[in-house]
Amino acid sequence: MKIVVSDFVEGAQTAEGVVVIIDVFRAFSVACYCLAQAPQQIIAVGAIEQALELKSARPETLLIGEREGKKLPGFDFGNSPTELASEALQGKYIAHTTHAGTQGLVNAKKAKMVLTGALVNAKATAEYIRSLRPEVVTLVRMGWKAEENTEEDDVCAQYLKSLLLGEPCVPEDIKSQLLASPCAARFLDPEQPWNPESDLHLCLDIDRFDFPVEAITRQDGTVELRRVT
Ligand SMILES: O=C(O)[C@H](CS(=O)(=O)O)OP(=O)(O)O
Repeated sequence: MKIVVSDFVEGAQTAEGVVVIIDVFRAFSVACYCLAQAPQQIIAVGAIEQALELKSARPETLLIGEREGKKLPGFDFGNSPTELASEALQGKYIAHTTHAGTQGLVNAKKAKMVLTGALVNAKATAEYIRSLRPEVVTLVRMGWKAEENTEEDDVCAQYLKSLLLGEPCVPEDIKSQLLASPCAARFLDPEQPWNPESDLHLCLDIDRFDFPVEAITRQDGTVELRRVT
């Protein structure tokens, strides 16, 4: 198995084979917390307007999204697992747009298969990929605003790589490293209430979920997120 690591939207655009679009803080942690509650449908989109169009077409659609980390005007929720983990989402329709994570999903057009990447379901994702025996796996780190590498996405890529290669790795060490890292600072800053500390802990609950998440491109270019069973 050849494992390639790349970055940002450009990395997603050229990514081949089984592609994992990684966004630990917070898009694909949020996606897992939502999917754990069995919503009817989650659609990931790049543009804010597309999310609003989905709501116009189906007014009961819940809108989740951020730019610069902050909840968007007119949206129901920010990109915050804290907000979503306590919501009753069973049977709901959801549209999700974020600054980095969902931009990667909608641009992974060369991929044979696209999966989301987060620490909360990394082991399940790696086990699933191993079962597929792919020739090429591309790990795309979306980072901060899809333009700057971040430690949490780098560490997640490394963790996935170790799991794929069957190398030893200790989730507790990853968690301690990230809790002490500058990447945790925005969740500990009282002047950034849109980044609550509880999000940090929910995103670092490593391997909490036992399902991978597949991103399936629809005809209109939006992407449906589904639990792989
Ligand atoms: O909501 C977040 O924490 C981030 C902010 S940014 O894109 O890195 O500016 O969004 P995400 O797309 O989940 O990385």
